[in-house]
Amino acid sequence: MAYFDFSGKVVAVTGASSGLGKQMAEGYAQQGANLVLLARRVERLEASAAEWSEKYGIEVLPCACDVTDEASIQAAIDAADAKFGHIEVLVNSAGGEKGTGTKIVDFQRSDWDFTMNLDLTSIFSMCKMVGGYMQKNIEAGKQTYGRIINIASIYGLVGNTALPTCAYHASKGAVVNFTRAAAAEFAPTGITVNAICPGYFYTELTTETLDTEYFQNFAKSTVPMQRYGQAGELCAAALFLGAEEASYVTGQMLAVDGGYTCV
Ligand SMILES: NC(=O)C1=CN([C@@H]2O[C@H](COP(=O)(O)OP(=O)(O)OC[C@H]3O[C@@H](n4cnc5c(N)ncnc54)[C@H](O)[C@@H]3O)[C@@H](O)[C@H]2O)C=CC1
Ligand SMILES: C[C@H](CCC(=O)O)[C@H]1CC[C@H]2[C@@H]3[C@H](O)C[C@@H]4CC(=O)CC[C@]4(C)[C@H]3C[C@H](O)[C@]12C
Repeated sequence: MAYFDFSGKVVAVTGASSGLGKQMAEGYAQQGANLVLLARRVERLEASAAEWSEKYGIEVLPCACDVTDEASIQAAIDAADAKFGHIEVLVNSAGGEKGTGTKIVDFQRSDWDFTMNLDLTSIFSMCKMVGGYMQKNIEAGKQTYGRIINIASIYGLVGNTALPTCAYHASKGAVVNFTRAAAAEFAPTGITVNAICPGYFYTELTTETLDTEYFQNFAKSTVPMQRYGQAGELCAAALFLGAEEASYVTGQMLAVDGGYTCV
């Protein structure tokens, strides 16, 4: 049996225009998966689609999608259905926040609502709509299994002493337990639901902060491996949880954090 062969399978990734979503999407492409790339900045997706389809010999559908808008999600599912007719793996990586650095007593309700809507409610909508699509396809014999991977955070498992960011912690903590609830519900259908909790990773948005002396010292004393995650280091976790062979793993949180949450 050849493990982790994604050829002929379809992997949909939200937030695929940058950062961790883009890295994980390329990881699946390297294993032969066809891709549905979802994000608002479609021109970035089109560039990746052109590059990866040539480089890896796969089919890629770049698709504009706002994960906070259910009509936009439905349009993306319809486009994926028209092109491929099935989606085996969904990676919910789109995310962001407002209000970081503000203490609870001064935290704006609008920043709270923005963060919960983008980081939590969007994951509910994606799981409901793409999970529902997977389920119907399995019942109709159009695909044999489904994998949903929610990108939470170490900040969904523990607090932090680096800065106040209550809405982000609350949303990611809720993603963690939503993942368990969804896993239990989908368990009889052949669809697994798991979460990855990344630690401190270099992306285009974090590089400037992570490279400051202050944060490097903070990471040295809080991350047992004494370094940040590098591009590609999430891919092994995403490939494992997305694989057909990971069929008995559901409702789990996989921290990829250099040991941050083990101490
Ligand atoms: N970079 C890190 O070290 C860590 C990141 N995370 C999580 O990983 C995920 C990806 O983050 P990064 O790659 O670092 O940041 P990023 O900003 O590069 O990626 C987030 C992506 O989500 C997209 N996005 C934002 N709002 C959207 C919307 N309404 N609809 C569709 N797409 C939308 C952005 O355009 C972007 O492509 C997020 O959920 C983040 O919370 C978790 C732990 C650590
Ligand atoms: C501690 C930094 C702020 C320092 C300051 O200005 O006082 C944070 C600024 C950006 C944060 C990172 C970013 O939000 C992306 C990841 C989100 C996570 O889920 C946790 C790890 C991050 C790398 C996060 C880490 C810190 O909170 C910041 C570098």
